[in-house]
Amino acid sequence: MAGHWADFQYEIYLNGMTGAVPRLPTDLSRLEELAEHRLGPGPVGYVAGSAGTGSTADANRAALDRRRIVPRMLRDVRERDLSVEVLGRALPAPLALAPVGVLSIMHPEAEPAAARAAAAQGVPYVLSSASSTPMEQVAEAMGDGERWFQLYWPKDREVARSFLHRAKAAGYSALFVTLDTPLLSWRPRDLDRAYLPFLHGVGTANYFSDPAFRAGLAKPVHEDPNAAVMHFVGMFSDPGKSWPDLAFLRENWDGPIVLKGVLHPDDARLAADAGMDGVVVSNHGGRQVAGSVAAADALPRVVEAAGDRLTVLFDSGVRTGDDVFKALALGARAVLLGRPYVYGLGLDGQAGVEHVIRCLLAELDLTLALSGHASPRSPGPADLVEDPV
Ligand SMILES: Cc1cc2nc3c(=O)[nH]c(=O)nc-3n(C[C@H](O)[C@H](O)[C@H](O)COP(=O)(O)O)c2cc1C
Ligand SMILES: O=C(O)C(=O)c1ccccc1
Repeated sequence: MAGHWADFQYEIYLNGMTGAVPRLPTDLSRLEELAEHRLGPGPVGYVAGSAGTGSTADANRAALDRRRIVPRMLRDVRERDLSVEVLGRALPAPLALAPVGVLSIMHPEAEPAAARAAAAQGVPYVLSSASSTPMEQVAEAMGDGERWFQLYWPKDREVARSFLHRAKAAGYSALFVTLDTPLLSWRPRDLDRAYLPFLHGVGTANYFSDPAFRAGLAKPVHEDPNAAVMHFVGMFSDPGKSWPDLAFLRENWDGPIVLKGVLHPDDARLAADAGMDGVVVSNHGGRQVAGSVAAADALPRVVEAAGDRLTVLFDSGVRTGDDVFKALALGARAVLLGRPYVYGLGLDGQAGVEHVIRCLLAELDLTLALSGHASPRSPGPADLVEDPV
């Protein structure tokens, strides 16, 4: 291997010899406050917010913080390799960018800038259905970067089929089907400000550019944008779906399918029985079920239920390299990163997202090395202890 992700550490110090310091903090947990300061409370409030009182988002952090790494010594960690195989692809590190919709509220370059950053660092980008830019344009921005498509399963079959067809044609190799958002949750922070970006048309680009979606409109989008938005609201999700419906996706998508938002081990078993390839153990960053189990606490039981039938990925609450280490030790193959890269985007566009990826992976590389591990597949449950509660 040419170098280590940890080399970013000395790159920063060496740049410092000319007086330069990083444009953004290297402690990624500080980005939210900085973003709020620089971008204002509106958009950042939407991103930072979660369901109910925010207790699930807090629990996500607590469940990671409560677990502590027990480092091992003298294990020759000179030659480290952070690459892992995920869904049949060799990734340079156990990381992908999570699907986050409506990114134009954070930065005018929105999803294409985040996607370019991911591609530049070799990290997969999961594009949201609720993107502010059509999926074809994001694909073009990424060149040969690895791209995965997140599906909010549209109520109309023809729109669903059209999305799958377009995603395949644009080179998205895996499908992430988000199950935890058949309805938007009760989000007091947004309710109190009566702020929902997609009612202003933000995050509708994939829909408004879709021939099957447009076929359901009485007038073209530009002639009656409000009607188009209301059509989107009715189309965007479908609380009527159940497990047998997955057969439709299996028939219409010939690549890997990952179910995002699985927390119960029985749901992992159902996913495997339905011929799915993986699950993301996630509570949507605490944005959906207030009071739900913390994602890290749900992970071990899902890993056990999945056995070798499913690839298990993880998100919700990851802020640092040691968080990634802990998720790997609990059995995740790789993690998705949410809010931190969104703040990086808001603060410094593509460069901000690259900064976030490089900081996180440098810290992960160092955490692995300093704990006696040369590979992300090496840590296991025995490398963690839990703080007494
Ligand atoms: C502003 C925002 C928008 C999101 N939009 C989507 C989305 O369109 N599709 C989806 O599957 N998940 C969406 N998520 C959830 C993320 O994919 C991910 O599960 C979550 O952010 C992980 O938690 P973290 O932010 O604590 O890392 C969104 C999250 C945020 C913060
Ligand atoms: O806000 C979210 O968590 C989310 O998933 C979403 C849903 C619809 C449009 C944009 C984002």
